[in-house]
Amino acid sequence: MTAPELVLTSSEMRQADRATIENGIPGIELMRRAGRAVADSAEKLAAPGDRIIVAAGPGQNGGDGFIAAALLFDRGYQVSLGLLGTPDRLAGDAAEAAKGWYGKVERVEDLSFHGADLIIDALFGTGLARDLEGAARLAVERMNASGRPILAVDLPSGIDGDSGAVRGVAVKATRTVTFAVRKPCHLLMPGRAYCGPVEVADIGIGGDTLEAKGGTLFANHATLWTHALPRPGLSSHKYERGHTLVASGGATRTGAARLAARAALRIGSGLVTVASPPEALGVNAAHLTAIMLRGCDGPEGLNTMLQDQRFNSLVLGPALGIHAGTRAMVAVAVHARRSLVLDADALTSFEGLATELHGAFRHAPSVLTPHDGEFNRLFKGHPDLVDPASKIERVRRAAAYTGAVVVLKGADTVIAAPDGRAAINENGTPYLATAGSGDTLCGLIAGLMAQGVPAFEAACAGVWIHAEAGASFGPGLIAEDLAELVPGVLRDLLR
Ligand SMILES: NC(=O)C1=CN([C@@H]2O[C@H](COP(=O)(O)OP(=O)(O)OC[C@H]3O[C@@H](n4cnc5c(N)ncnc54)[C@H](OP(=O)(O)O)[C@@H]3O)[C@@H](O)[C@H]2O)[C@@H](O)CC1
Ligand SMILES: [K+]
Repeated sequence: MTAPELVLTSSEMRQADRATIENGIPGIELMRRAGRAVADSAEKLAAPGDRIIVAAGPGQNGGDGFIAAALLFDRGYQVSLGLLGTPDRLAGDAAEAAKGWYGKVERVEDLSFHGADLIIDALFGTGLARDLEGAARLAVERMNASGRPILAVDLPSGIDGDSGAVRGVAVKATRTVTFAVRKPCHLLMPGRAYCGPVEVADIGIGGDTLEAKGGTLFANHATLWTHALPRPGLSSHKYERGHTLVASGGATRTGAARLAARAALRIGSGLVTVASPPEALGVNAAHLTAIMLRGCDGPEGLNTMLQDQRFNSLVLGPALGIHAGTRAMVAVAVHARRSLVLDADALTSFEGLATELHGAFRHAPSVLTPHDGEFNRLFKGHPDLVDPASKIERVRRAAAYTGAVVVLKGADTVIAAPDGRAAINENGTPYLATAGSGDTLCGLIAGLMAQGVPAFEAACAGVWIHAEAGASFGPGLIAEDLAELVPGVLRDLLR
C-alpha cells in the first residue's frame, strides 16, 4: 500500500536537511542535487538553445539557482544570472555554488525579463523572513509583469513556506520544483494558486529522516485513511453498521438535517434517524423514506433518546437555531459520550463562550466543522487560537483546546486532531460552495464514525469524499446531488 504523503514545515525541513548532512551527505552535494533537479525541470519548459534568466537571492535558494544556471549553460542554453545583493554577501554552500558559475553575475535590478524564454525564480525559498520591499519587491513585480514563463525554485518567492501567505508580493509561477516533500505553502491558499504544478524532486533525503523530523502533517489523500474505511462482510447486519442520529430544526428549518441524514445513510451508516421537534414531525415525515423519524423535544428529549445505546453517532447543528437550547443539547450529547459532529448553529451558539468547550470533547470521538466565520466567532477572545498566520497552527491549537478533531473548511480545508496530526485537503472544487453542502459533510463524517471509523480518519475521509463527489458533478451542483454521488466515489475507493 502507498504510504501517506508527508508535508514538512520549513523548520522540519531544515532539521531533515541537517540530519542528512550529519549522516554523511555534504550540504553542497544536496544543493547540487537540488540545482540539477531545477535544471532538469527547466528543460521541460524550454526549447534547446532558449534564453533563460536566473534571478538568484542571497541565501541557499539562490545557491540552487547558481548550480542550475551553470548546468543549463553547459547544456547549451543562453543563460544570464542576476543576483539580489552583492556576491560578497553569499555564504556557505551558496558561496561555494556561485564559484561554479563562470558567467557574469549581473545585478537583479539590471535584468530585462522581457527577453527571456524562461525565468528561474531562485530569490527566496523557505528562509523568507519578512515582507518583500525595495529591490526584492521590484524584481518580483518585474518578473510577473514580463508575462514570461517562470519556474520557481522550492517555492514562489514572496510566499511564506509555512502559511502560504503572500508576504507583500509573490512570484506567479508557471511551475514549481521542490525538494524531498511538499511544504504547506504548496497546498494552502493563496500559496497553492501561485505555484502552478508542483514537482517534487528526490535529492536523497531518506524517508526515515523525513518521518522522524516531520511525521504529523499530511496531504489528505486516500492513502491517509483508506485502511480505516469500513468494508462490510457478507454476514454484516445493519445493526453492526451503526445508527446515526441527526437533530432537526423547527418546522421551517428541517432540510439541513435531512441532507445530513441522507449523507450518513449513503456513506454506509446501517440506520439513520432524524430527531425532530414535535411541530416539525409532519414536514419531516413527508420527506423521509429509508431514514427513520422520532419526535424529540429539546435537550430533555435528546437525553431520553440517548438512553438507547444503539444511537452511536450524532449530528448537532444544521439549522438547529442559535440559542441556549442548542448549547444544552450539545451538553447532553457530550455527557452521553457518543461520536459527535458539531456544525453551524451548534458552534455559533457558543460565540464568546468557547471556554465552556475547553477539553469538553476529549472523552468521545468528536468533530467540529466550522468555516472561517464560524471558527472566528467561536474562538473570539482567544488570540492564541485565531491569530496565528498559519491555518494549520490555528486548527491544531483549536483541536488541542477542545479535545475534538477540528475541520476548518475552505478551498484548502485543514483537519487537525488533538494529538497534533493534521492534513490539508486539496481536491476541493468551488462548486461545493453551495447551500447545504456543509450539512452533507457532517452526515458523511458522522456516518463513518457510526461504523467505527476513528474521528480523525472519518473527518479526513469525509472531507475528501465530499470534495470528490462535488468535483465529479461540476457546474450546477446542488447539495441534494452530493449524497447521491457518494456511492460512485466509494466504489472507486474500495475497488
Ligand atoms: N538546507 C539544505 O541543505 C538545502 C536547502 N536548499 C535550498 O535552500 C533554501 C533555503 O535556504 P535559506 O535558509 O538560506 O533561505 P532562502 O530562502 O534562500 O532565503 C534566505 C536569505 O534571504 C534573505 N531574506 C529573507 N527574507 C528576505 C526579504 N523579505 N527580503 C530580502 N532578503 C530576505 C535572508 O537574509 P537576512 O534575513 O539575513 O537579511 C537570507 O540571506 C531552500 O528553499 C532550498 O531552495 C536546497 O539547496 C536543498 C538543500
Ligand atoms: K524561489
